[in-house]
Amino acid sequence: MTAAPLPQATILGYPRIGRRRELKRAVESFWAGRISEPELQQTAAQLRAATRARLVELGLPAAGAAVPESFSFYDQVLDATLAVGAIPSRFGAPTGSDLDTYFRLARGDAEHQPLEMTKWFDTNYHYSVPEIDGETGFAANATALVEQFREAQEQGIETRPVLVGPVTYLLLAKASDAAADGFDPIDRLDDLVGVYAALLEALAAAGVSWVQLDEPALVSDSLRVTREETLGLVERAYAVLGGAGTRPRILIAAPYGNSAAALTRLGALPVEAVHADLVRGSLPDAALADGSLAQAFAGTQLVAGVVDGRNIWRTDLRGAFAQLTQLTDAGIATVVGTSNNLQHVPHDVRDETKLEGRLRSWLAFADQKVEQVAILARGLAEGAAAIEPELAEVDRVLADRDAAPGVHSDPIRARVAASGDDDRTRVTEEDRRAAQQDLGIPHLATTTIGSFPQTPEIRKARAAFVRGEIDEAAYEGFLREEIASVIRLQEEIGLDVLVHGEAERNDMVQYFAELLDGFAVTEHGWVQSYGSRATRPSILWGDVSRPAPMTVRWSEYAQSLTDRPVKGMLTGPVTILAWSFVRDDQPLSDTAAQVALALRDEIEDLVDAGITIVQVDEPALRELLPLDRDRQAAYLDWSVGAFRLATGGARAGVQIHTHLCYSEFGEIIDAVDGLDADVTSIEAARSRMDVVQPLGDHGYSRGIGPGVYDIHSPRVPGVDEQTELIRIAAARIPGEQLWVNPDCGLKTRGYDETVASLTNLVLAAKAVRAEA
Ligand SMILES: CN1c2c(nc(N)[nH]c2=O)NC[C@@H]1CNc1ccc(C(=O)N[C@@H](CCC(=O)N[C@@H](CCC(=O)N[C@@H](CCC(=O)O)C(=O)O)C(=O)O)C(=O)O)cc1
Ligand SMILES: N[C@@H](CCS)C(=O)O
Ligand SMILES: [Zn+2]
Repeated sequence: MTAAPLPQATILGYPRIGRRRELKRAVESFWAGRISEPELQQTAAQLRAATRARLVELGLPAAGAAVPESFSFYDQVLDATLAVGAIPSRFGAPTGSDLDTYFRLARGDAEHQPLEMTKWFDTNYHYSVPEIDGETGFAANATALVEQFREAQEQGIETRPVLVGPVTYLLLAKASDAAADGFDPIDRLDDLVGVYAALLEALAAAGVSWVQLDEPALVSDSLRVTREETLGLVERAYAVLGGAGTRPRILIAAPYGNSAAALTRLGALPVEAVHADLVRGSLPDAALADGSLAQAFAGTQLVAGVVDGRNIWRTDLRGAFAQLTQLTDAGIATVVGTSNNLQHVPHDVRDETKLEGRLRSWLAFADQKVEQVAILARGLAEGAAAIEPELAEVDRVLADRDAAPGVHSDPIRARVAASGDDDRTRVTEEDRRAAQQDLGIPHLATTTIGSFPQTPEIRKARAAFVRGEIDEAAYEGFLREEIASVIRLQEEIGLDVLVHGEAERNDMVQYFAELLDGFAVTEHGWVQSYGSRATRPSILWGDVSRPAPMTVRWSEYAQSLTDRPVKGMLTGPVTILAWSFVRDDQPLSDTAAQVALALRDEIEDLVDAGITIVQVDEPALRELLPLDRDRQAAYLDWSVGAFRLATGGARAGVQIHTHLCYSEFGEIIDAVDGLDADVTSIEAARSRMDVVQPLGDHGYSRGIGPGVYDIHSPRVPGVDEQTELIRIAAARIPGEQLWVNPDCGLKTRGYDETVASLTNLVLAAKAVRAEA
């Protein structure tokens, strides 16, 4: 290990989808057979080359491994699965190229269900869950990592390969169906560490000087082991990896949370650098003061994640510089870094030419974050005076933001302040049940979650409207026809409670952000959500209010076409926050209450227009749960409170539904109960109704719709399959409480499979009703 220390500026990773989603287009073309693998590889190589060149242009040194090699065709956990050879045996012997295997795991094929996807820490990014058992045949495959490193070398840039670390990999994995009872993937840590050692050896042989191993498990209380145990596992793994003979220098990264309590022990590991997220996390003050942190970091660099990689605000450079000098003053070798991989922010704010200039001046996307890292590093190298103009410019921008019209609105704040418990409390569940008898909803009522397929025609019509090629009247006419056809279809299929289909929505958050004051939306601000799919998180910059009704005309029109109830359909306050970039100058709870009041007004208008059932989706309620256990109770308190503030004005006869789609439902069941919704639909089909057990144990008394149709795949579940799932639920939940619905909305599905699956769903519900 003769390599030099890391330069003073780095980032943990950079968006890989391309400034105009070039990777999405190439990957989807490859899947559709329109381009070959070499053509896809060529596009990917061009993207990687452009990324490296850009990072150097923005201020990262080309030499010394400051530039991370963080490309992924689909998902970084899946990349690790291929790198360690953990191909589940259920996929059979690999055929075709590594890339064929990779996409088969990600997407499944006619015979194989894909790997499950789940949320990556507290982000809106989904990873492919590894499946591990006692027989998983690990084998190092460094081909992709080495190829990318060499590609960079030819470009004259020395990169740092990035890989999910072994402890996090196994803690994010699940036991495969073939695993023995009681098996936990972490039982295979020693085997996996051997494979990582082989990977490191291969990288060193290829000339790699530094490697980054991401271990965000270190900051989470939500995994299968305690944080203390995770730290112990990390110590065990890196004692081996650090001691390996031939290896690159190792940077262990701990993004997404607070590693302060672990930092001294991490600094003492036999690795050359440790990253800490100093935006979500903090420095261990006592250890800093008494010198023990510096002692632990003697010979180890600390990558200080002071630039926020989860948000799009310009960094308070003066504050960040103060954090950095605390470390350097203590004698710690400090590298300026981002709090996490920049994959969660869009590429470049300079592309947003339609954003209002003043707002734009407050923002920093990935490229601007890199520039901020470079400025701070220059400050460390040359002294504060050298960057004083940049610090002063940010001081000015932050003051401007604070004083700008719309950021603080007295009437909105007064309304939030005046809201009390009464506004968050409906009449009792029993009284509401009685009042809602008039709705005439049958036992085992059938419904869907809201969206119907977003067909290419719908997206094309919207794109044409956005480009000004069709006028508003033509676009609205198109949407009304779409609604009419969705209502007709649901009546033909025989569903009990209908939806209007959400054709008017580009996204379940962005649609509302476009209509609420206090939000801005971007043109090119795409962020990967999973695989080739992305969203454009909206920017919540000011106090939020609703200038006009947002959904009423669609719901009212849909209801006018049928005698069956049509659900009003809103996205809840927590999810709107979770999937937006939210202002960082006030507590989330205050912002959530403002959004809640806007939704409360919308519900009132929906009800006035004759809508009797309103669904308020909160799929991100679990996602925003802090990784830090100490902060969870306060979060659940305000998030549940915001939902109740949104829905608490609905009279007893109005049925409030909510929808949550993730499987760790048992974990927050009390909070879901606390939402006080009359009916909750949840994801359950993929886990074969595992959730009904905790519901039964909990004595859950409200309406509940555990999904019986997994909408994540084009597969059509048969009548028997869905009947069986309903029976499992009906064995534990009384029929009058039980609803029959898919796991989630149908926007990503096609019409043929949707019609077939929903027809089977209705037949299955009828079959179980007949058994009662
Ligand atoms: C439920 N989920 C959501 C999450 N986060 C959200 N903010 N929203 C969600 O719904 N997180 C958890 C899950 C994640 N699930 C998904 C599912 C599907 C997608 C997806 O399909 N994304 C699309 C983009 C969707 C969109 O905004 N479409 C716009 C059109 C934008 C566009 O691509 N326009 C084209 C032109 C179109 C044409 O001519 O055909 C262009 O600009 O070139 C719209 O409908 O108006 C994706 O493509 O990735 C994401 C998350
Ligand atoms: N109502 C939304 C919820 C998605 S989580 C839909 O159906 O797409
Ligand atoms: Zn959902």
